[in-house]
Amino acid sequence: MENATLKLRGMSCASCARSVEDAIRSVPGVKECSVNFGAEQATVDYDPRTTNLQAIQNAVDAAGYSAYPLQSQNLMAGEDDAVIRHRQKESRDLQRKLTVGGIIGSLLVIGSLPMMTGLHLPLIPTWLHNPWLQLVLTTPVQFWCGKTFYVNAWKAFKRHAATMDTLIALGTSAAYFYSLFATLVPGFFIAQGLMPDVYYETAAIVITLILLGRLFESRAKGETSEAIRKLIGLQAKTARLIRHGTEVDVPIAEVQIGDVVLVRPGEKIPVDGEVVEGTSTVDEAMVTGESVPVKKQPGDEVIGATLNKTGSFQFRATRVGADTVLAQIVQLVQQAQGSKAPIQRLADQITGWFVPGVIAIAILTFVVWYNITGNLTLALITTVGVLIIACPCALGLATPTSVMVGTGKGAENGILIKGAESLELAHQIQIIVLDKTGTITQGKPTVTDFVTVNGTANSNEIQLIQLAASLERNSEHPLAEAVVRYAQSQEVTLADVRDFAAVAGSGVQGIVSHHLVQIGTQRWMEELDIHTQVLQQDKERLEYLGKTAVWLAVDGEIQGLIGIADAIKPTSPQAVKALQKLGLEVVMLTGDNQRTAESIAREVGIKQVLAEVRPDQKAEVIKSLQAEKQGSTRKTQHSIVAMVGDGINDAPALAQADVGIAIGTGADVAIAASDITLISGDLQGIVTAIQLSRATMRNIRQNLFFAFIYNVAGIPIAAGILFPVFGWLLNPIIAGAAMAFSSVSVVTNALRLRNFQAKTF
Ligand SMILES: Nc1ncnc2c1ncn2[C@@H]1O[C@H](COP(=O)(O)OP(=O)(O)OP(=O)(O)O)[C@@H](O)[C@H]1O
Ligand SMILES: [Cu+]
Ligand SMILES: [Mg+2]
Repeated sequence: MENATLKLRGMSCASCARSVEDAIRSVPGVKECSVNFGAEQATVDYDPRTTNLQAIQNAVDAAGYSAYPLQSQNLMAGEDDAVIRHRQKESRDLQRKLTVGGIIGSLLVIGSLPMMTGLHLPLIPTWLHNPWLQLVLTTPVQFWCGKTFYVNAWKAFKRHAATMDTLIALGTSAAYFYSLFATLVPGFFIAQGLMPDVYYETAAIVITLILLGRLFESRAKGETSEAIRKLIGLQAKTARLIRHGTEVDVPIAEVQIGDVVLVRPGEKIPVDGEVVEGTSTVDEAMVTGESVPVKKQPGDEVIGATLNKTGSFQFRATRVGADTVLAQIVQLVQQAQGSKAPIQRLADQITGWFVPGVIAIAILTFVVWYNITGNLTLALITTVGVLIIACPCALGLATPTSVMVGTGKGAENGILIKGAESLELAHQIQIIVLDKTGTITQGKPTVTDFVTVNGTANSNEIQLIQLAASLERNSEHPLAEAVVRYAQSQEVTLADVRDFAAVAGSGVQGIVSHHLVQIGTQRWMEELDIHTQVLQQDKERLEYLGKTAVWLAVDGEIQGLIGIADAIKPTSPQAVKALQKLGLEVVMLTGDNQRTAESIAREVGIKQVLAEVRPDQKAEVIKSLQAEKQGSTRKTQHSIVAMVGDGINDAPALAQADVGIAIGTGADVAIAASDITLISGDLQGIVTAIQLSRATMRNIRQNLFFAFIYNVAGIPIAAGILFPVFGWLLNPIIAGAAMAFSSVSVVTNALRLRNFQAKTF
């Protein structure tokens, strides 16, 4: 199964998005497809054995739109010229049509002012109201400025569908052809005792207003993708390489893995790499969101696009082009912006039924009014009004625009949100489970105590350290690394190990220098029938201090106890407090023992601790937390649980959680593993993410309200429901203005999200 993102062209409203979706889905081999109208892109899952991108593109073409694949290589180079040219041409075309429509529209309105207001206005020449002149003026507006509506309506018609273009084409045509008829054969109306009134200005003004709305909309939509442009703009243009001992400046695209790059103070780091010489501090805020500059020395990783501050240094490039952290972030954000939030499905379903429904209401309006009053003009005005006001365009924009701004804003804060669904779910989180090691704590444990059974006789102690560290060298566990580092600091040489085995959640064992060495938890020692009474007091003391105590057994006898401390991240207590203030239940989950866990929990202010949980049980624990039902007002059957972990060994638990949040530290971003990735290790990022999710959802609800209110309130008024009582009718021109305004207000509201700022507690 392959996944591709396609950029789309030619969509004018949410029903277009549905048509494209249907077209792509109908291609054999396509598994799943979702089209985002706001981002103008489609994400497609397809089977490369049965279909290919070309077939999918052809299907989109056949439906009357166009699609082209989005490639990460092009991505970093910015948008390709063809796209930019196309967009510029479109916008110029729109502006020209607007100017023509605007001038003619105003003339027509001025001309019909005396008739509309019933006043005698001496300054307005009567010939401006001549129907033949009006016909000549309106015709280019109707068929040149309004051409896209006809073209799109026709495309839809061929698919047996109706879009908002259908509504506009129908509505304005009704006004235009009615007027044309009245101009050509006024006698027909006079014979029935009616005035041969014309409504040319209605058609012209509605078309102009809707075009104006589209221009605003496309400008504002351009701004919603600002985040991506900003991210791409972070990239350095050139890199200073050291080749054959001399410095050469090369364009960033030519940097290859293994190249040695020189960075001076105040310069941008061009690509990802590892420092080989020199020290400095680097401002990584633009990528990680972490505001404190980070110290760098040989061996440390640096991230491309971050800013070197104090010293100059050399580094070896390890990731270039589309593989850099920045490129991956850009790609991820782009995909997320194009994904669909669950709340949007509702809007989509409504739009699907909307247009046919509106046409039905319009026909009904016409028939009812004509039959009741026999007044053709009244029937016409109400019908045109219904067709125009009912345009569901704002409904299609409501969710995607907010999602685009929200995910972009996340990226700015070092929060990568994988899709709109995660963004939506995050605002409902009730329980948040934090992994201890590496999440609450720094994940850089160090050995602080080493207690041996046979006292501190020097040779005995050194020998035990050697056995322990030799064994631990084979383990990837952070605790193991601490033991190895400790041994190295004591300048102990390590021996070879045979029959090494790691027991997840318990410890490790192996044969070192003909001795069976086992290192691990109390529980494991008990399972192995090794007595641990000897150092029990020391163990409890260490654990009260929040240290992890691991037993060292040689040939089935306890020989020592290693105390390992892992300091908490300085921001953890504050973040925990903020999460609790946001109304979340905070739970600590760890494989470490109960006492150590409780000590750490006390330090950061967590009340609920689930300790001694084996790695393979963590997902189960999440499941049981989900089963905990909370408050009967929730629609969901289970509690919404988020799990925060380092993304590698916690993968099953992250997957089981409703929202899996991975902590990436520095360049090791485990982007693919989770729903949300915090690029900096700071837990404060979770607080920001949840607030951002809440703000985005609030914004989406406001948008849906804006979008709906026009239609819901407008349709009955346009249909003339108030006419019998108050004599109110909705002038189709007002309907057109309201329609244009609703789209603009939705997009403008979404852009407000750009001002989002996380609240600190
Ligand atoms: N390689 C090892 N060396 C020493 N002890 C180990 C090793 N692997 C596991 N243990 C013991 O098993 C316990 C549980 O390990 P596990 O990896 O499940 O959790 P953890 O890393 O301590 O905590 P967390 O679940 O918060 O990441 C550890 O606390 C330690 O006592
Ligand atoms: Cu519309
Ligand atoms: Mg762990």
